[in-house]
Amino acid sequence: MADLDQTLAVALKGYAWLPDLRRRAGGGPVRTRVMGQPAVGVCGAAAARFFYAPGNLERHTALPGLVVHTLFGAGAVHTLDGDDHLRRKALFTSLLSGDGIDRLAKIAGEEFDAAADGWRGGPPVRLFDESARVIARAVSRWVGMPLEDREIVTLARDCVAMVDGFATAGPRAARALVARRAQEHRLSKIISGVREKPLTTSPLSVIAHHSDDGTPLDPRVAAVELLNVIRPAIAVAWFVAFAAHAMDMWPRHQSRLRAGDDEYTLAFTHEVRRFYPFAPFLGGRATRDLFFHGEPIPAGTLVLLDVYGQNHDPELWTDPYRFDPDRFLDREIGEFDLIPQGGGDPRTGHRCPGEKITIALLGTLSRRLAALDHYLPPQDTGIDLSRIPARPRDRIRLVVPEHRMSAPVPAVSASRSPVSGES
Ligand code: HEM
Repeated sequence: MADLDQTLAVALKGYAWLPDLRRRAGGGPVRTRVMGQPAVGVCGAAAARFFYAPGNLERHTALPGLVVHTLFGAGAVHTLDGDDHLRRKALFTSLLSGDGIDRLAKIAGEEFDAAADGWRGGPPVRLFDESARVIARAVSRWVGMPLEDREIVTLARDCVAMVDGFATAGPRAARALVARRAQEHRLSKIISGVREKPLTTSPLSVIAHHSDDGTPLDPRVAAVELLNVIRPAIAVAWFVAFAAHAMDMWPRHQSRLRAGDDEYTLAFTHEVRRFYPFAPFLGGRATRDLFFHGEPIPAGTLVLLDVYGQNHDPELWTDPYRFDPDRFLDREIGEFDLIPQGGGDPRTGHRCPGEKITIALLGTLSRRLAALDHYLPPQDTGIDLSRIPARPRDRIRLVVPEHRMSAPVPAVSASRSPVSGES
């Protein structure tokens, strides 16, 4: 079966496809074919180490066109290899570290409070959509590009569309392509304008003035990279909806978040990112003949790292299908263990440079939500694992009654959330 092309099976089975294939093959590396090409699926900390070892795999020939043209954008850092990648990556690692993270989390907390005031005493709102707008407001203020309300609504809608449409051809992909074209066009004009002015410390100005090799980036590529900060920040709305799902399923987590314990909040964010589905697997192409666990991997083979499978691997996580933030209290997280946002060192490899921002935003908004008096009216909170990216079916409808929140809730500090691989 695994020798037949599996592209349709991926579309039908979603997150379960690669874990099922590996299970049927006995658990080790599994040979398969996707998009008409030979591929090997791997999983586990050793596999992640192999996947991220310098020189083993390249990305620019491995990424499907649909993913590039919906999710990342042409010329994005995700599509670069070697020195080109290192030079571009330095832009992200410097922008997405330090005090800026706490500032963004604080702004997001303020925007959540302002939005929640408007929900009080009103009809049900959809938390997923509202969180996307809250983060869109926060991140556009943070990058130095404050927008009017209707522009925020469009930015949030377009960024959600780009993420929602990356994995399946059809209407969702079409919406993603249209959204990307519109935002790249709009942002490249803003970039050209900002270039006329002197460099400042705002992320918008730093990206507009960035050059890999002495020449500024093409304004369209600079717009792509600006979107590579704004869009994934807005995508944290997926995790906020999952956090609400967890609090609804197991209300004791809501009380523990309300108590405001930083260690517990951090553990909760790790568990949301581990437990719930987002990136199904990652792909790279072997640059030379390789071996993994005795399995020959000829040059040119696609190597698929099973992200969802690894985040539920019983060898790494006791009782992996139990939502249990306590597993992260007092646990050292290895560089290649918890990989919802990739593994290894984000400065040198392709690991997500936005992990600390994700943790800070998710922690801040989860605590705000836990402290907000609200309830979920009857709805379908089911999560369909054949849909990539998955989300609760009704996008978490919630009602906020008339009375006010008891006390202001602090933002979650990034300095309390070290990510493995960064010093
Ligand atoms: C919803 C939360 C997020 C998830 C699930 C996520 C997931 C990922 C994954 C799986 C990768 C690819 C790793 C690889 O190819 O090896 C990645 C890369 C990347 N992420 Fe994130 N991410 C998130 C949030 C963020 C945030 C908040 C930012 C920035 C503000 C960000 C910026 C990036 C960039 C620029 C890359 C490309 C890195 C490279 O190719 O070197 N991400 N992310």
